[in-house]
Amino acid sequence: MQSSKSFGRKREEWSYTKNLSSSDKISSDTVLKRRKVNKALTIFRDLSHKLYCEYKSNQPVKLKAKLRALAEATRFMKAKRQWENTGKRLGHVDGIEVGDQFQYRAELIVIGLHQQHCCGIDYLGKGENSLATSIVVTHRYANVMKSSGCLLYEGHGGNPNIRDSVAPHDQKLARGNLALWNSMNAGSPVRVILQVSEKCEVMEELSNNVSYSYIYDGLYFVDNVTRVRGQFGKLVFKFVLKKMSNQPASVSPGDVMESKTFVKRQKSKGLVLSKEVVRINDISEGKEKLPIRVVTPVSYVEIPKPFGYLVNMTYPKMNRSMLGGGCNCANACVDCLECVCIAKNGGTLAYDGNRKLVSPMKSSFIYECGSSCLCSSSCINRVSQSGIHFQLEIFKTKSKGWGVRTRSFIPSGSFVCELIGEVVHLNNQKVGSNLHVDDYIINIGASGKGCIDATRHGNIGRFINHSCSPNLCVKDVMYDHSDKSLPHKMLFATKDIPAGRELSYDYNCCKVNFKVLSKICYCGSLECNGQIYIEATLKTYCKSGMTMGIHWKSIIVFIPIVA
Ligand SMILES: C[S@@+](CC[C@H](N)C(=O)[O-])C[C@H]1O[C@@H](n2cnc3c(N)ncnc32)[C@H](O)[C@@H]1O
Repeated sequence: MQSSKSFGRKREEWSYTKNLSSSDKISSDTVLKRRKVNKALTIFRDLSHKLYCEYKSNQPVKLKAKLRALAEATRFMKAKRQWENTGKRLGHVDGIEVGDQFQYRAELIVIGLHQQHCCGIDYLGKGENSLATSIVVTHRYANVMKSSGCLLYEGHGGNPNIRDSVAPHDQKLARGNLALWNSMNAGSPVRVILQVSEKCEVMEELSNNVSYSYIYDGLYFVDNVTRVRGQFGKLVFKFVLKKMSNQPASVSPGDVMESKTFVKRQKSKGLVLSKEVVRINDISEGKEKLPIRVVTPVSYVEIPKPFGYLVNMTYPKMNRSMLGGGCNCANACVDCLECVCIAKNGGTLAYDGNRKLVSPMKSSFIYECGSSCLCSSSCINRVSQSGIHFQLEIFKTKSKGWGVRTRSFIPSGSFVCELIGEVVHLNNQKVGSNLHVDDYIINIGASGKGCIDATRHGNIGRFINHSCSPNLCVKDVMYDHSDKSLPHKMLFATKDIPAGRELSYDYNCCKVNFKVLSKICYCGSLECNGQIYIEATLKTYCKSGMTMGIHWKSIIVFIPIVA
């Protein structure tokens, strides 16, 4: 089974433009088309986010502001001719692959995957000559995935769950239903898009605390249809769609585990969903506020190597100067002139009223209020120190070992987690001591004074992979001591992150004064540099100016060390 992926290029599609063979040419066209689709999505997401920020200040119902922003962004891009794949088509849509996941239904329109705002069935042509192009499988109808690649899809209409519907009535063989019927007779392919729902704790703007995303599941054909009494006692069409044999495997059930369509109905039918299974219920063993589970495909029985779970950094014995001179604010730190902590942030709060990072910030460090402050623990300037608030899970990636993904939507600017481990001073170790390749060490600051070693003890941050097009950034935060060479490394979302998406940051963002090892990067993004540098991975310290050769899994890397 193929797991759903964030929208980005697959590694295999990488193609250099020099000396292109015909297969290389196809590959480079694919990359170009994918890039165009990606660009349209980026424009759409940026624009709708900006509009939403504008609208929500005047609109008390945040969901309405969101829907208006999405509709406006769609319209604006159409007027500017920024949609991709305009015009209805049957079959494959350029630049989109099975498993691609989208955050909003409007995105499907902007990239030409499904061009109906509300209707589940999209089609081209009219009446007897119409053919279905795509369907969106939502929870509002009694749709059931009978088994992998076999879908029971209820036709369109007569359903009081749909907003504008007055009363239940028999479905008619017209419009979308007729088009699906015609597709069955013609053997014509239909694109299937699955709606995935996720309980969402922080997404205040969505009704019922549920957010949805959409996963493209490939081309199906309509195998047969029956007309039966539906859940409201009226006649409905039941189309059986089967995945075409040349299509990639369906999305991982791990990604649709929370979907009402997939869970409730499958459970009631006693069908097993467990292509992915939960191996550990809470790797933090109760230390985090929310359990962090470990999920693997059924065929993969290993779990991460044991390590001690930490929720706070551990420091070597040394005199860490404690943060003195905290603020005297009575309750919350809102007065930028009075609060000394805000003054350290350049006179403005680092976070907005929704506890999201304000960017750009005036100061390179974020000074949060701490133990020496008089303000309350709910102060707006104590965001990242309060721990993980999103449901995260560790899963097995295809080519990067373990990775971390979110189980709920994470709005841009939100704090996600800290990179926690043991602070070590590599320069205290003898030159020439054990040459040790270590995946779990990151450099803390430009001084090279300390590193966070999460090999033996750490938190979920140790499983977050690198991406050249990441969705998290690392910020240096101070709140419990004043040693600027050892700031806390806090990860914040740089974009809206839909449920099910892998989390990543740029490993090169932590300023380093030596880079010792490179590995092939499998991040799969369009901007991929092809390599990642694993910093300070040696439990050996090198004097500045030295050049070091490391033999590692038959790769010899010589990288000059910059003082
Ligand atoms: C901090 S660990 C991340 C968790 C790790 N994947 C695991 O299985 O525990 C860093 C290591 O993950 C792998 N890794 C992270 N990002 C990668 C990427 N984009 N491409 C290839 N390997 C990656 C590399 O082996 C790297 O040394």
